[in-house]
Amino acid sequence: MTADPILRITNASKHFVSGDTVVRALDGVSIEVRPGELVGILGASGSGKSTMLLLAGLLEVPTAGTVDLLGTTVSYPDARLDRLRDLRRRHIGFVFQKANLIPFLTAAENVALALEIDDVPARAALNHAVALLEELGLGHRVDNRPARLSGGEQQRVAIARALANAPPLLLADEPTAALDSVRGRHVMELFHHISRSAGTAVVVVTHDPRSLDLFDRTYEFSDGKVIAEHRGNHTAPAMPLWEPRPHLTD
Ligand SMILES: Nc1ncnc2c1ncn2[C@@H]1O[C@H](COP(=O)(O)OP(=O)(O)OP(=O)(O)O)[C@@H](O)[C@H]1O
Repeated sequence: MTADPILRITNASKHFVSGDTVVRALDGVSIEVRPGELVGILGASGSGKSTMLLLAGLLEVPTAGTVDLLGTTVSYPDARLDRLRDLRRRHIGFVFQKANLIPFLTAAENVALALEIDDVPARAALNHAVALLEELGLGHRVDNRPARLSGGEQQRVAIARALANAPPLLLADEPTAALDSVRGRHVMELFHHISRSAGTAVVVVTHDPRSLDLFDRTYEFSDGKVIAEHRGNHTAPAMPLWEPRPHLTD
C-alpha cells in the first residue's frame, strides 16, 4: 500500500512518575498505519500496548516524540489535551474490551446516540444506525436491548457505534478478550472487513494469537519498545462478511 499514513507515531516515549521512580511505559516507539490497513499491537502484559493506544487516540500526549494524524503533527509533549478533543471526536473511533452499551437503549438507539451527540437529527441518526447494524450482520437485532444480545453481538454493536461517524481511524483495546474463540474470531474478521471495505485504518491491541493471520502488519512490544514488525500478505476476504453467513447470526 502506498497511501500516506492516517496515523504516524514517531520516536514516542511516555514516562510516568510514580513516587520516586519513573516508569518508562513507552521508550522511543515509531509506528504507522495506512488507510485500509489492519494493524496489530502485540506484546506481554506491561509492555506498553495500552499506553501506545492512549497516545494514538489523543488521550495522552507523549513525553517525547510526535503523533501525526492525517498528515499533520497534532500531538507532542507540550500539546494541550483539551485542544485534541475535537480532532479525537471527529477522526477516531474507539472499541474497548467490554462493549459498555447503554442497557435501556436498543442496539440501534445505542449506535444512533453517537450520531445525535454529533448533532445529527434523531430520525436520520436512527436510520443510519439501522443501516450500519445491517451491514455488520445485526439487522435482526436492531430493536433488542443489550441484555438480549450475545457477547459477540454486543461487541459488534459497539463497533457499529465506533464507526457511526465514519472515522478514518479505529482503535481497539483487547476487543476480543471477553469473548470465546469463535466469537472473538468473528469480531476480528469484522475489523478486517471494515479495513478493506471502508478503507478505515484499524489498530487492534491484542494478546490473542489466534487471529494473527488477519493482520496486514503487526508490531510486537516489549518493555516499552517495538522489538519486531511483521507484514502480512494483504489478501482481501473472499466475500463480503455482511452477506448472509451462518456465523454472523451467533
Ligand atoms: N498512569 C500510569 N502511571 C504509572 N505507570 C503506568 C501508568 N500507565 C501505565 N503504567 C505502566 O507502564 C507500563 C506499560 O503499561 P501498559 O498498560 O501500556 O502495558 P500493556 O502492554 O497495555 O499491558 P496489559 O496487556 O497488561 O494491559 C506498565 O509497567 C504499567 O504499570
